[in-house]
Amino acid sequence: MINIQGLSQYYGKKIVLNDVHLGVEEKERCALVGRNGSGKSTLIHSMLGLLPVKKGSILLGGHCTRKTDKWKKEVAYLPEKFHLYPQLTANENLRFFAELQDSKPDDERVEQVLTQVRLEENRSDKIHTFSKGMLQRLGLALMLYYDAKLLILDEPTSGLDPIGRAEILSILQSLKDKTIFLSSHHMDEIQQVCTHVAYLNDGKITKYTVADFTKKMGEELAYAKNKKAI
Ligand SMILES: Nc1ncnc2c1ncn2[C@@H]1O[C@H](COP(=O)(O)OP(=O)(O)OP(=O)(O)O)[C@@H](O)[C@H]1O
Repeated sequence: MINIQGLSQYYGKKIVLNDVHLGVEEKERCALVGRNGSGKSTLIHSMLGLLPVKKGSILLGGHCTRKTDKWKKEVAYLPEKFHLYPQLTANENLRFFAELQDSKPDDERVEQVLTQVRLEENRSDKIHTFSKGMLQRLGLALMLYYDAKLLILDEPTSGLDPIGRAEILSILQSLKDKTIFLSSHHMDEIQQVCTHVAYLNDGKITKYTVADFTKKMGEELAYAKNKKAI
């Protein structure tokens, strides 16, 4: 579903991605992990065509993002920050954005996705009354409306309280027929939702199973603590 070959990106002389290779299979759930400034946003923006690819190739759903727009039907993206309209209800927001894409919003689909993110009882509430967690779930609903096969999410639980996080994670877990690629700094949520980790370090990506990555991180943390103690 994702096939990245020899991707390099740089800003001026600063090389951020250096000959990156990554494959993510259909229905896999892969976390993108890396320290602050390691290049996660650069990678995601390259995948979405927000940043021109300087070198290498990115295929999403089998379509090369540089050669055709066909991949856009396969992909839905939830950025860390997004804008919805506070004076509109949940239902009206979804219909508004759906109208921007389709000539007529599909009301049945709107109801389906509101139910999927557990906002069906809040469908007629103006969203300025929503908590941060509810707004994030509405963002997810908007993403699900298009029924794309590949979901790309940038830190989907950022800034949420534990209950808000748990709700988002449980919804993501329930999306069994999707391929999920999400950036995250939280091992517990990666363990809960993901099968694999793409670890971005020094401009390269190494892919692990979640179990192997958990072991590796445990060893690195123990080493860092020991070093501090000495
Ligand atoms: N437009 C830009 N011009 C110059 N340098 C940039 C630009 N965007 C990002 N960088 C640099 O590239 C590196 C990677 O940035 P990027 O935002 O991709 O990292 P990140 O892993 O997403 O970081 P974070 O976890 O903090 O969000 C950083 O050193 C950053 O300062």
